[in-house]
Amino acid sequence: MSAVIKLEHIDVTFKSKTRTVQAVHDVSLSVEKGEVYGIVGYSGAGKSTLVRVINLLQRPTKGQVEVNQQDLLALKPKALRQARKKIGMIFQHFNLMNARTIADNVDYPLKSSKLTKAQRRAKVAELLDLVGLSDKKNAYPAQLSGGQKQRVAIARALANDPEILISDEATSALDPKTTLSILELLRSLNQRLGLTVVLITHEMQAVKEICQKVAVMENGQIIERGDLLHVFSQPQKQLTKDFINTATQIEQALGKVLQQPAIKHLRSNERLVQLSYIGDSTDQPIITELYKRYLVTANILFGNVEILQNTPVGNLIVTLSGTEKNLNAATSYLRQAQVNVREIKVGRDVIPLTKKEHA
Ligand SMILES: Nc1ncnc2c1ncn2[C@@H]1O[C@H](COP(=O)(O)OP(=O)(O)OP(=O)(O)O)[C@@H](O)[C@H]1O
Repeated sequence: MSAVIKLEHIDVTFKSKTRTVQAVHDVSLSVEKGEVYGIVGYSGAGKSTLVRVINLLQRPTKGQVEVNQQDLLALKPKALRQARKKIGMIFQHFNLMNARTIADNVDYPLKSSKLTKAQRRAKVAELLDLVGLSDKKNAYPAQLSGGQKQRVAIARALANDPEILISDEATSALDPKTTLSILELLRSLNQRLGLTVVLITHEMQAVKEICQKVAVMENGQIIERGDLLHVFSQPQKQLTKDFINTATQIEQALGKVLQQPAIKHLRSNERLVQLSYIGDSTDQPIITELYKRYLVTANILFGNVEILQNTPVGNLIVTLSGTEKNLNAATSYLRQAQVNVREIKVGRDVIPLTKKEHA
């Protein structure tokens, strides 16, 4: 594999009379050909500014920009225009021309190509077919749903056969079901055309659906990055954890669990823990082993297994009961078995064991 996008030590500083904003600070990013790479972060983190550097819609204040092994900053305007054609872009608000038909919108970027009118017509038909909108070619944008408009925008972005597609919050204005269908479309374009996709979003859910790699941005910097599975199973930074929790809904489940009276009054021989694991270990063998080896019983309060990149990722909230020594041994065993154990402190309401229970 080779890097199709290589950004090195990128700084973008916006200066006005009254203030200076460092939107991107010392960011290096490498995206391999054929990857779907997610960049996640809250509003203002610098995501849009960073991806606009990829096609030099935004010139960096500092740093190197290499796309398809070409140093974009060294290109003359004409060569840069050519290079930009290989980088398609879609946006949250579609940016369609309302006075033109769907076919004309998709045809627009082909106007400067060498294709004949007939070839262009065929190309537009092919693109609309690719995004499942052949029957809408004579409609106007106002007659389409949000999801359909985004499909038109995708067809238009693909008109010049780009190798890279940048998606800047392209699903943010769509409902969850339509979001999924657009993400599915991006995934299939990635697989069918070998298109490299850079997806920026504030929704980890979207990243989880289709990305192989993810970078988390905060204050103009990438604070964590890696393979999706790795970042999901071992997030290091609190912000990454927060994003993941919104996508797995584990915190929501935990909130409900903590409301249960039995949990509010946890006994001193009980621990409330979150167990997370990736791969084939299912909850049952883990739980059976805990009892067989350490006489530790586990009561599952919440369980969720998701498939990320064809790999199961499990999250359980359980109470473990046993003696202090055995609970410690069981926890070590779990960690050795590559299960991430997070103990959840329940508060002050721990009921001490009676003498009899100790015995
Ligand atoms: N042209 C500009 N002039 C001045 N400041 C800018 C400009 N563009 C962006 N900024 C500032 O740079 C910072 C990063 O903005 P950017 O749009 O890249 O963030 P983002 O993560 O994409 O957020 P959003 O999703 O809200 O666009 C913000 O503080 C923003 O106000």
